[in-house]
Amino acid sequence: MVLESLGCEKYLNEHLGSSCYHFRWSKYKATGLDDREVLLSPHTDQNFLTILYQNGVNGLEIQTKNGEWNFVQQLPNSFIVLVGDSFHAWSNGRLRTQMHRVTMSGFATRYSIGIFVSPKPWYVVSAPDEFIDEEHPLHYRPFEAGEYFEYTKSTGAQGEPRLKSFCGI
Ligand SMILES: O=C(O)CCC(=O)C(=O)O
Ligand SMILES: [Fe+2]
Repeated sequence: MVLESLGCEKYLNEHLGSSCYHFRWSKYKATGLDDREVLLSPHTDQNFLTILYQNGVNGLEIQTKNGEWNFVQQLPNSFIVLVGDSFHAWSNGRLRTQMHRVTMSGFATRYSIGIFVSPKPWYVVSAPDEFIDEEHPLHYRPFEAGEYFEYTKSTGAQGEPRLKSFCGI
């Protein structure tokens, strides 16, 4: 669907063949506090896409461009989809990687399940020609996903600044 919205369905097979999928089930214990506490620090995911489902207890927050944190209100029978750094780089910045965190308060425990779609380590993340023109020059040099994943361990930066310091042009 995302590739379709970019008019790039032709890359679907390439992505399917070069992606791996991790499943994570997370439990965020009720804090019993009135004030919200940060249980998962602000970060961007390094991967292509993260697909999340939660048990009706809000907690995931996305940072807006002006730095505010907004709760993600999950609609019934829907999934939350987050764009990761690799997809941001592949789309030459058209898809925005999203800074997010989890905060909790009160007495309800939150459960989330996530499917993390990541490029295989050998996959070279390289923006296709469709995304590059005079108005949109290439932002990131092509890179091997595995090298970027290693790099993320050595820096506290997240998202666009992390990509820029790794492979920015
Ligand atoms: O549990 C959530 O809603 C978010 C989890 C998350 O951001 C992550 O595991 O990277
Ligand atoms: Fe995340």
